[in-house]
Amino acid sequence: MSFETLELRKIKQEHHAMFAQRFDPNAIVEENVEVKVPIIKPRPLIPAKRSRKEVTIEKNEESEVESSEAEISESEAESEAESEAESEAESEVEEEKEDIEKDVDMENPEKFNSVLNRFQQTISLQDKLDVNNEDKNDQEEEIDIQVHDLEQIPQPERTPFTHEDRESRMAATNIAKIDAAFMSTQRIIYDKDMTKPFKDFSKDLDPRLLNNITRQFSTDSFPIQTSLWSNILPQINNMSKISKKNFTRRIGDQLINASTGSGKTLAYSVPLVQSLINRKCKKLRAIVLVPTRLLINQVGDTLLKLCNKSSLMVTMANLDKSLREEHEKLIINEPDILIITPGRLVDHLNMQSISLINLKFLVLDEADRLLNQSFQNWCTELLTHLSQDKSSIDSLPGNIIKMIFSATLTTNTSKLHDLNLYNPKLYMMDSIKLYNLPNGLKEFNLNIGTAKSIYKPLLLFKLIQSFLSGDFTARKVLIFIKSNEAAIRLQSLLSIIKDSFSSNNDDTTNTTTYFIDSINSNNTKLINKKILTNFTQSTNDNVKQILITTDLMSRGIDINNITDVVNYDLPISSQQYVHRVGRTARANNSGNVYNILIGKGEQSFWSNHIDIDLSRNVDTTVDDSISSEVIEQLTSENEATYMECLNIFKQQQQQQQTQGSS
Ligand SMILES: Nc1ncnc2c1ncn2[C@@H]1O[C@H](COP(=O)(O)OP(=O)(O)OP(=O)(O)O)[C@@H](O)[C@H]1O
Repeated sequence: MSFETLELRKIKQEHHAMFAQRFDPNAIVEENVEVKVPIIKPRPLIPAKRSRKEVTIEKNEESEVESSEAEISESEAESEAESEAESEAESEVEEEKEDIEKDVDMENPEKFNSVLNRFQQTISLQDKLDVNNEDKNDQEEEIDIQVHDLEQIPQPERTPFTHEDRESRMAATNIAKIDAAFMSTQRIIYDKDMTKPFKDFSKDLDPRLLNNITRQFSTDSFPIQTSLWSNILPQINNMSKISKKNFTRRIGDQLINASTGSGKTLAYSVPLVQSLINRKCKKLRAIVLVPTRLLINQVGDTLLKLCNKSSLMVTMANLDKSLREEHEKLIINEPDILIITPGRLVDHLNMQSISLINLKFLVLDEADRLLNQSFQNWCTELLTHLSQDKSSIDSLPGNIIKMIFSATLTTNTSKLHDLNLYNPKLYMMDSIKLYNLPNGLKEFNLNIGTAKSIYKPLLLFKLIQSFLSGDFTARKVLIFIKSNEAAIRLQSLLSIIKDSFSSNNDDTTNTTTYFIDSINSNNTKLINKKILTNFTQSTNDNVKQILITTDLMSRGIDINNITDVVNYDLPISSQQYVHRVGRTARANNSGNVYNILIGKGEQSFWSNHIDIDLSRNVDTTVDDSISSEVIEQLTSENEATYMECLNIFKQQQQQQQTQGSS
């Protein structure tokens, strides 16, 4: 072998030796290695060169240090024989001393006195430190130091935070909220069994009114109606005879927290009509405030039914006339009862279309929603006009009866304070939770993994197609979604899916017809009204009516026989949830709600921000067993068909955009 080759091999070997073989993690062998960590003595510190001033100070200190050194050396002498390590340390220090002394120029040693003194001082301080360290080191040497990998330091036992703990904590919070908001309010607790035949109120109700109730509604009163009427009808009948001026104060303000569909509209309408049905002259004595124009017509219908065969006049300011036209109508024909939205009321007060001098009742329906709306600062405006108009006859507090109604009555004390409540009474169910759900409501949660979220529209259709059948033949399904645009898109996509899957469906016996509509702001008011009428009135068997909408429809809308509500997008609060699901299971009927929860985020939001505020019947729970059954519908064949539907949808959207832009 030539010399070069040998030389080359040597270089390679050196190179290999220099760069260790590639690190192989599998080669790691787990072991607890007891490693003696060598105790490295800190080398004596020689102070850096210092200014003359420092040196003079130093001199004084040195004398002190020397005296203290003397004390230290005595104690050292008394101490046990120094350990081996100590003598080694001393010898090292001695050697260091000798080294340093050698470096010093011995011809004129005095000029180095300051350096030597500083050195002496440092050495003595160092010795003191060493003595202390050695004591510690001795202790350390007795401890076997074990080297561990990075691992979790054992944590103290955590008391498990159970669901019951959370429930009781939230219950305490809820009770605290209610107590804070209604501290000086008399509580009137009612329960779900408090129903009684309307005819039992015959001594409290005008015969015409009683007849209208039994003809139009039913034979028995609902719990909140029983409780409220039993308390105020006798007072209304007696006070209006004895003392017209003070009858409002004797009754006081009424706050009602009652679940959705529990008959709140009838609950406040009957006392209004009963107190006015025998009035002598027509004056504006009752105002009913509602948050949306949809509700104006609904409340108006109830009041018109109750005023049948009486001379009472009910006016609905339902915004289908201009402000000017409405103004003239009110001036010419002052109503007994006015149903209006807050913003429009402020307009008419400012235009002096109406006067509040004769007002006896102010009803706030969906009060929490109204108090959250600040339309032209309506609350302050209204109360200011009230005190101005009443100043000539009765400007004292309690000069009207305020009736505050909601399924999610606010506990916001400042908003309640704005109402200037007088001698208030609070009607509430005997519950520690803020909101009560209707008795006949069944809740289902569909827990869907994030990975399947793309198939949400398909899952919705499969839910409607396969699971919304059962005991109802004609189904009305109200689907809540987060925005108008999303409602329009979902309606288009769901129609494509319906056409595709119905045609694919070889079950010829399945003659179900689907109507899929959406109420949204892109439609004209007339179209929305027509869609709502169709949805409300049709009851054909084997028809599934799907209405997609936003939270515009979540409040108060009373559509009978809605069989199912679907929260396609989760509501943003427990209040919104209560009002959405309250569109079904109304007036003691049964109904279902399906919550589509995508991923852990939505599931924990549901638990911690919605479910926690809700009070249900003791035997009612949320059923999430159908999640897996619905997901089983996601066969590869269905997924493929769905992807085709998505493509058709995208093509339609592009065509609409090109048509829109051309
Ligand atoms: N005593 C009764 N017997 C039978 N039906 C009733 C009775 N009282 C009210 N209803 C009906 O129950 C339905 C719900 O009533 P209402 O709209 O007043 O409920 P609500 O409590 O105002 O609901 P929400 O909180 O959603 O506004 C209505 O269709 C109404 O006609």
